[in-house]
Amino acid sequence: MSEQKKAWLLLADGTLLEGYSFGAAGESFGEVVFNTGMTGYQEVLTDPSYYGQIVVQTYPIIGNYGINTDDMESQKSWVQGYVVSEWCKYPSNFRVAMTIDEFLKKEGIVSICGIATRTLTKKLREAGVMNGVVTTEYREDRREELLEKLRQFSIVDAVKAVSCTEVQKMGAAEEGDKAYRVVLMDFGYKRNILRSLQSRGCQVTVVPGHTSAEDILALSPDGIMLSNGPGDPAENTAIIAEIAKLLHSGVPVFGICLGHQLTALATGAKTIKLKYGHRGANQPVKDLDHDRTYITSQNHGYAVDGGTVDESVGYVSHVNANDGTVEGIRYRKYNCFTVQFHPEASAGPKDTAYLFDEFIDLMKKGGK
Ligand SMILES: NC(=O)CC[C@H](N)C(=O)O
Repeated sequence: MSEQKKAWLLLADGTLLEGYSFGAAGESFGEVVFNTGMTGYQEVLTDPSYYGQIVVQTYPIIGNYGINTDDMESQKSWVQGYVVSEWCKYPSNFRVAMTIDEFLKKEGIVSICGIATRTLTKKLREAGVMNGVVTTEYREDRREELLEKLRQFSIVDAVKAVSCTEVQKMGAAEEGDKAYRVVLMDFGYKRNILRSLQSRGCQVTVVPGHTSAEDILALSPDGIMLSNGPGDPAENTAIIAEIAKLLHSGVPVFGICLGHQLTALATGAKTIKLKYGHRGANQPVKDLDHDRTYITSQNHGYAVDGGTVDESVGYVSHVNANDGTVEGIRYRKYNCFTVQFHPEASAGPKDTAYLFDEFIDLMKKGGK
């Protein structure tokens, strides 16, 4: 076997794990989080919500079906680092454009393999997510310097880092006079949110996350879609203030993940950081209105604190069946509903895609 270059993962609690380098060589700091999906690594790598994070995959072999051009959820990878047990050198898929190693090299993602990712995940579940560094340049005499940098690291201005800067008119899959005009606020949107709207005949205009309510309403939208996105929701004070104005306008609003959290903050509720979050493709969510449970795709580290939702404003409509945390809110006072999970799937089950149809119904009722 040819000599493989070594790499290390050092955690903020001092744990040092040794493995082998793949993807890019170098050094990268981030918040270490784990994803439990058995498939969908390309969607994970290209989901902007992972900005600032080093992703650990619990599934033991990653890259079996390679990387293709169709499954990109954005134009590039946003992860700070990537940790796997084993990666697959000989992918099998008729769509393969490159191996995962080639992709990670091209994207400059410092990655490590040969790690006991399930043991690492148990540690993160017990201690909570923490900062870490993936490096091909570890030496014992650098340990203190690296630990100091890990104490300093935090994810800030995350939405600004991933959002587009120009308004983009995307049109609909099929243009017709019934097409609803939707403004998609880009906090780091996944492409399947856009596709899910376009395939239902919506004409979508994507606007930067920091666009004012006034500019959005000037586009006379039938509905406003608030996207997913990275970072601590509470840091987005300016965006939260604009969302409050949008809610008061009466235009139907549908929020996903960060969009859900920002809406809750705009209506006076609070968000909390979860110990280790929900990232994967099999999170059970109970729809309390219909007494039904769905298996959902998720990627979040924060959640709305259910106790802070004002009952006169809205109510918790969905909860996570594993830990009881808030997964959805229906607003009484506004033309709005939001979910913490991902109805657009990509990766994961499409069972909750019907929520996009509910958004269309809301726009229908909205007067068009
Ligand atoms: N996917 C998302 O929108 C994530 C929202 C937020 N950044 C969180 O981690 O909770």
